[in-house]
Amino acid sequence: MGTHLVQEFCRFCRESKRLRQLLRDTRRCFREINSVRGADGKRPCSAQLSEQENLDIESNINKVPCLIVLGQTCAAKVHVINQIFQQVVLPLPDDHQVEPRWRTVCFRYGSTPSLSLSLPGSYELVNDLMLRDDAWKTISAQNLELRENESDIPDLADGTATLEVKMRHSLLKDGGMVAMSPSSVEGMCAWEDFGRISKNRVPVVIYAIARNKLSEQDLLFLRELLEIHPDISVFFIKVPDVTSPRLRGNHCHDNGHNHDCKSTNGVSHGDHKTTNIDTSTTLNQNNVHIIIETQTATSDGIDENTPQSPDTVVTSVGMFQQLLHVGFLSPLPPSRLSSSKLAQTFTESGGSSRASDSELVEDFAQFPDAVAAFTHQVLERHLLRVTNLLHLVHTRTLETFILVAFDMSRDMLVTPRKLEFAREREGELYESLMQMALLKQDEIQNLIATTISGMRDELLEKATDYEFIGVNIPDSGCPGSSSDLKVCSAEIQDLMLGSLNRAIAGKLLGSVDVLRDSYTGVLTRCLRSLEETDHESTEATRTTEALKEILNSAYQVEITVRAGASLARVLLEKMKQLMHSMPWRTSPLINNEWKRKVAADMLNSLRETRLAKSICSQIKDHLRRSHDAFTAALKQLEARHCGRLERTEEQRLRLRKCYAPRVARLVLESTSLRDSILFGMPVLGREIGRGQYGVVYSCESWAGTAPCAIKTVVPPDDRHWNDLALEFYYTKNVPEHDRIVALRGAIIDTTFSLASPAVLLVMDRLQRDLYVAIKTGLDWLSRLQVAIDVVEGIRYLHSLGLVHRDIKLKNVLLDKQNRGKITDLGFCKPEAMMSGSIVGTPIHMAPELFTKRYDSSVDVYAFGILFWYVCAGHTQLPYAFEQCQDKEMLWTSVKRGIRPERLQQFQPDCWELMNESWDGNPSRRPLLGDVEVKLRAIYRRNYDEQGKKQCHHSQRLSTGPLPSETGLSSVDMDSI
Ligand SMILES: Nc1ncnc2c1ncn2[C@@H]1O[C@H](COP(=O)(O)OP(=O)(O)OP(=O)(O)O)[C@@H](O)[C@H]1O
Repeated sequence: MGTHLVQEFCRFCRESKRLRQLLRDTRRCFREINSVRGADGKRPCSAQLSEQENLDIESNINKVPCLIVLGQTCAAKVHVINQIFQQVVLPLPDDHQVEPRWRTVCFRYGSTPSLSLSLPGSYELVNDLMLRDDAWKTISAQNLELRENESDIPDLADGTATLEVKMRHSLLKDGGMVAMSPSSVEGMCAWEDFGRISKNRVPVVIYAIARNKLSEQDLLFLRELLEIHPDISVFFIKVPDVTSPRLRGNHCHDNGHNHDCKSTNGVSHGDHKTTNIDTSTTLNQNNVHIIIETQTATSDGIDENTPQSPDTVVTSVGMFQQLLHVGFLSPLPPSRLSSSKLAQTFTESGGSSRASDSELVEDFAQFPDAVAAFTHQVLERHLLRVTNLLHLVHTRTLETFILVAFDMSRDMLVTPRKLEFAREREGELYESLMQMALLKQDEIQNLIATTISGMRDELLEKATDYEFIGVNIPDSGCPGSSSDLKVCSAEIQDLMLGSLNRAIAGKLLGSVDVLRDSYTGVLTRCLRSLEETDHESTEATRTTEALKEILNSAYQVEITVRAGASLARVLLEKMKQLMHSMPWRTSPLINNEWKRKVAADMLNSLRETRLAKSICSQIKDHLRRSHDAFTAALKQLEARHCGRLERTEEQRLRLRKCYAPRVARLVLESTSLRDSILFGMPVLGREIGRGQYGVVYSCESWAGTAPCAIKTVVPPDDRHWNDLALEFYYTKNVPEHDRIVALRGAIIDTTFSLASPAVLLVMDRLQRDLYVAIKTGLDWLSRLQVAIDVVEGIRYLHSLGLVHRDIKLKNVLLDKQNRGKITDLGFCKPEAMMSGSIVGTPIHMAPELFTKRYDSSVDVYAFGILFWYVCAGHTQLPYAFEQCQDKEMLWTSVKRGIRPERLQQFQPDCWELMNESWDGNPSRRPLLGDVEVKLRAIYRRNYDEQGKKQCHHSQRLSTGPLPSETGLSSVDMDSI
């Protein structure tokens, strides 16, 4: 067992080391990304761990494993400790009737064995030097015992002191530790030192059960343990009664330095006899499955064929129930989960620890294997937790980067269009308002005339009833002075103008208000969004302000007030003339008649044409000024956006080509670490294919997938590494789909080649690729079905915003039913992350790929070429392509419009479909949804025709075929 545990501890240390390295790489990468500043002094993107993540990772990444043995009795714990070390390091207590009082014991690594007593906090008690000098193989009981309290005064120092044991054992290397709890004292349940010992360690807790039942004291202890450490898992092991004189002799053979240990029930290592374990599953009252191992030991110590007392079963069930009640065991069978299940649970829980995975093992013979497996599980879960924390940081950062890149792409695409839109709309608005100002003159004139005539009686009435405010007129009606007369006239004027102004303004507004929302709403929103991204624009330079001014020119009350003011001016002049021309100018009586007369004369003398002209020219002046201000503001805004977009493009390139791939590599590394912890290395089988970038091997199974294919890629340098990592990320995140070959995982294999580590991409294994299938004579209908499958697959990728960029025969794999799936999403990228790289396989590459500006329609082009092969039914190059001596010549021809030739067997709609698909103008290529519909129609027609032919053929067969017709069916079936 020692070796098993040592292996687990070593593995843990190895993986922890990788994790620490990954954390260092993460920090370095983030530091470098954060140190970059844009021209504006700002960080283009930031990558960081949150405070909580930092804390979580820091506090977990340096932990070392530690086995902590708790138990009902000293003897049981000693037995477990000796089994763990495979040597008798601790003596069995002398008298099993009286439970000895032993202190905490901690075993650590030391090149020379030594003993010491120390207090919590590492203060060594030096008053008992005997302990250190004592040469020992088995530590004497004297050193373990808590001193009897002679004076009735508790010796606290002695009571809490720990026996520190240093010894040379592989388990204790690299900081590993084994600890044994002190004897439980009546009334004191919790073991305070548990927290101290397990601090900065990953505790693997074993509880040695010596009796058939847990006492109240035991249950209290366990309850408290669970309360303080709710995530804890405990391995409960039933230890045989080692203090029984009958078994005592067999406890452990001390054979010198390396003591061999044999468990008392006969389970052995090396040459020891084995126990036959009869495992039976019993159902208790609660329908809970528990496993009860009944022993029929064949070794010394337990009589052969000892009948199992029914009490044993009852006890097991009782113990199970007790632990179930405390909360350690769950009603489900022990959760030694399969790797894939563990991965699933782990991912679902977001990496947090799961509910208790404690176990109860009744048969001590199972201890070595079971405790090693339990240790594996506890340590693995800890590693996974930390790995997942890091992985989440990596993926979150990468996702943010991709989203930022998307936003940047959209910004660069949309901003110039928005500016153009704003310019055009404002131009239209300005023109139409100017036009309206011209046209409106007559309208306004009419408006004024109708308003005046319509309101005439009302206004005169109002004037008659008017009570002066600024002057006191005696009942006789004689004004005190000429200035009183002026004030009276002015008040009547104001009354008239005020009422007219409001009425005219109201009508003007009403006539043009309809335009406001429908015409200007979109424009205002567009300008506002442009200004939101432009942090330099101030209130004064805002285009929205300028636009508001334009709109005010025509609609706002401000204008009408101003128009009113000018109207007032005009009217004032009018009144002056009026006053001079009045016959009763010298001393009129200011009575109702006078008021009515003044108002009537004023209304009569108002010239609508002049008023209307004045209002319109005001509107036009205002419009012109506002339009100029708008154009200037828009120009400034455009200039600022231009500079900003240049910086954005730089940042986007840096994001796409540098930051995202670097973070993707971290994602790949944490994924690989997680997968290798969970599933181990895949075992490579025979070679099944070779591509430009690596060899593909078969693999029986990995991570619950069987069979798999493993593509090995050895990236030559950092750039390739990072790019591959980014591609892996996209591919891995494509949700499962029937028409896409699933990528199951990626493992970095540092032992693959001497030169550089390899990435092993694990995917589902299929039967063959479409190239081989066509070459070996796949029939026409199956080929058509595969073409439909390919279109479905591409459509799915496009729906996720991904472009495949390498659709070709060899990247379509066929399953047992000859259904197609797209693979090799190596060049697959979201459009926002494409940097215009020229990628793909020469004959399938659309001409616009060379302009470096292309979109998802390159996949439609590639499908067109693939469909040519599907319809041709062979894999020879099209004649036109065959004539090209190299790929440059091929591309020149393709750019000139040269395409594969029409073959005799092509059905007209198939030929039409390929021609549409490989159109040189991407915007004329069909939508894949339409392609699929057409392909399905072609398939249906061919299927029906084939059915008819077969029917006809079988009818002929029944009557005997004509000699000339035999053998034609396969050619016939294959003809297109
Ligand atoms: N999942 C798989 N199942 C079965 N065979 C596969 C699988 N993946 C690849 N192959 C086989 O391995 C061959 C090589 O695949 P690989 O993806 O490395 O290269 P390729 O697609 O042919 O070319 P390139 O390297 O240019 O992409 C394929 O042609 C196919 O026959």
